[in-house]
Amino acid sequence: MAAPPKSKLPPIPTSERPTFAGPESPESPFPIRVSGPIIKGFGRGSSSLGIPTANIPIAGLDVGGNSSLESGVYYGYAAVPKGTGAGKPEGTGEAEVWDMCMSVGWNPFYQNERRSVEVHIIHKFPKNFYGAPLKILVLGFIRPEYDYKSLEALIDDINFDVTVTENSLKREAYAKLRSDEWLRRVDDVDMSLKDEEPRPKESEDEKL
Ligand SMILES: Cc1cc2nc3c(=O)[nH]c(=O)nc-3n(C[C@H](O)[C@H](O)[C@H](O)COP(=O)(O)O)c2cc1C
Ligand SMILES: Nc1ncnc2c1ncn2[C@@H]1O[C@H](COP(=O)(O)OP(=O)(O)O)[C@@H](O)[C@H]1O
Repeated sequence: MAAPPKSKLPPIPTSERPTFAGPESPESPFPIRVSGPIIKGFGRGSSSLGIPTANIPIAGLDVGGNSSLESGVYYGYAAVPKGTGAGKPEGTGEAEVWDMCMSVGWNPFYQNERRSVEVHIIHKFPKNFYGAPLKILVLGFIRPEYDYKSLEALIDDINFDVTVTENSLKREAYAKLRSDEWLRRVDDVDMSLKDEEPRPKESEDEKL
């Protein structure tokens, strides 16, 4: 699959966005369940944006039959191994759950040549956790992906997505889903999933 031409992307709205997204409770097709092992991205999330994003293979969308999920930004919950928040994953299979916002798409700002799933977990972790299992309960759509004019504009909008996510998940019907049964364990994640192609060599170099 190739990236859509930039001319097909929606224009960046000029008016202010609402501070929350979606209806009062999740509506079809949500909730959507997505999972996979955390793999390396292009190493730009932390270094260039100051916003780390945990990537899972694009095949992770297919776990719940969602490979055709529309590109864009979504909100919901992320489950990682218990103890990750303290930098010491326990390996018991039990999970800890955090708010998250997720970008699915081509990252037009960076002109990526393949689709990716990138999850910003709204928590400050003391260490990276590449290779850990990740489950995502997607509860609503925030916005399409845009081709920003500057890095600052991309960063500002992602930070606004964080606020939108936090506000949206505070609503009763969403807050209840934090204790969703599926999110309680991460030892059933298919860890054999691989990305379509290995990451380009340069991205490894950038990371070092
Ligand atoms: C909530 C959120 C929203 C994002 N929105 C966009 C977007 O509209 N356009 C875009 O080009 N990239 C967007 N990104 C993706 C960033 O460009 C991406 O996370 C960055 O390229 C880091 O990629 P890496 O982890 O592969 O290094 C978004 C990321 C997140 C977490
Ligand atoms: N709050 C967070 N959300 C997502 N990932 C995080 C977070 N804090 C630390 N990480 C770690 O940072 C990695 C992402 O860093 P990033 O700079 O975006 O690199 P990459 O391009 O390899 O994904 C994740 O894979 C995860 O191990």
